[in-house]
Amino acid sequence: MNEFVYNGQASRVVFGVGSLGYLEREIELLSARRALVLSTPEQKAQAQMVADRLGSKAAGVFPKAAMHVPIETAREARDEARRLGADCAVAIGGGSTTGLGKAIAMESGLPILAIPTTYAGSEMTPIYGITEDGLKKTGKDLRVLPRTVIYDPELSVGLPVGLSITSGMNAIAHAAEGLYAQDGNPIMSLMAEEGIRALARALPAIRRRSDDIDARSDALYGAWLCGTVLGNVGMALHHKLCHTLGGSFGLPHAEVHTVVLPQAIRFNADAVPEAMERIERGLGTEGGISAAAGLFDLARMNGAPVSLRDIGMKASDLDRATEIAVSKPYWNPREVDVRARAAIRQLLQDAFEGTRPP
Ligand SMILES: NC(=O)C1=CN([C@@H]2O[C@H](COP(=O)(O)OP(=O)(O)OC[C@H]3O[C@@H](n4cnc5c(N)ncnc54)[C@H](O)[C@@H]3O)[C@@H](O)[C@H]2O)C=CC1
Ligand SMILES: O=C(O)/C=C\C(=O)CC(=O)O
Repeated sequence: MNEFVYNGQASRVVFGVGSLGYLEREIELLSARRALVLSTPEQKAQAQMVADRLGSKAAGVFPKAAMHVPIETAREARDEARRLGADCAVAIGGGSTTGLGKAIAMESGLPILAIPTTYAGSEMTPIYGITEDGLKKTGKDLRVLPRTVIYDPELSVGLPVGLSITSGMNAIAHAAEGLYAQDGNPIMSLMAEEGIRALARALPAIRRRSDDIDARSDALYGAWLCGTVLGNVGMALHHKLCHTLGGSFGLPHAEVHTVVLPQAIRFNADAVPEAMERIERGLGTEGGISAAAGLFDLARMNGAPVSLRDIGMKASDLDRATEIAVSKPYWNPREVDVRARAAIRQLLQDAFEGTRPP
């Protein structure tokens, strides 16, 4: 076994159907007295339900979280937390709401309790993102890692099937890239393979019956594992492409991950055969279908988009996307620099057309 460094990150996870019932206890364990409850406008009712449950321990509800954390929203939420005398924030929702919690924690040091209702995995990472003047800035800071995470599968039952599948693919992407990260380690590889296995089992079951609580539990368990991998090791080409396509061309986050993942995995496959074996074992396609094709099939067979064209990309933007992706690349096992321009352009063309990898 190669040498490695493993940094455990301190967060407390409470998992299980009905675990929202432990919310008050968990707030007390944070030594907090008044929580500001955060959500998107679409999940305001869920946030209000959480606030009602907390009674006098709720400072208020701030239902204005938005994708990619606009700086104006972050400032307004910070002011509101201060005005209401909140000493912790409860973020109920997906990566956008957790991201807003992180923006508050960055400045104020307020502890965040996250209640994830998608599979994006942000609750397990110290990665933050804030958008100012149309530019998204991301970074890592341990202050933003939620102190407590409550995973209650009942709260994710309302996540529409389409978003459940693409969000699950977003989680799988964290695990897949964690398997070949420069700073990867055997513990994260175990989690990554198991995370892919749980989601590959859960997504078809959710497609069949969106209120299948066992499948919703499996999916959240997978999201937890995959998010932990993202939080502990570096991202590579796939995430760079998604951040380019999402940040500079406005494509929707989970969908873009779903479309790009099979193509990015195909690009890297020859450089990292062990990672491919683990992905195939997780998907249950070992010995038959390649990791890249298995990921493509998982998305397509569950009704998710597989082409950039179908999620709003313009063919005329592919050249510019290639330039951005190769100009400041993340570390990747197969080198990505200006000499790889033609191969990256072809990758994006395949993603644009939705070509099934061999
Ligand atoms: N910092 C990190 O480690 C990570 C950050 N992200 C960030 O998170 C954002 C994307 O997060 P997502 O979770 O994909 O989407 P999201 O948080 O934007 O949610 C998408 C929509 O689904 C709704 N929704 C969520 N859960 C629901 C439920 N159970 N029932 C009904 N509706 C529900 C939301 O209210 C929203 O309208 C991006 O900005 C991305 O950059 C994503 C992954 C990791
Ligand atoms: O692309 C992802 O799913 C992972 C990380 C981010 O989205 C980073 C962020 O913008 O918060």
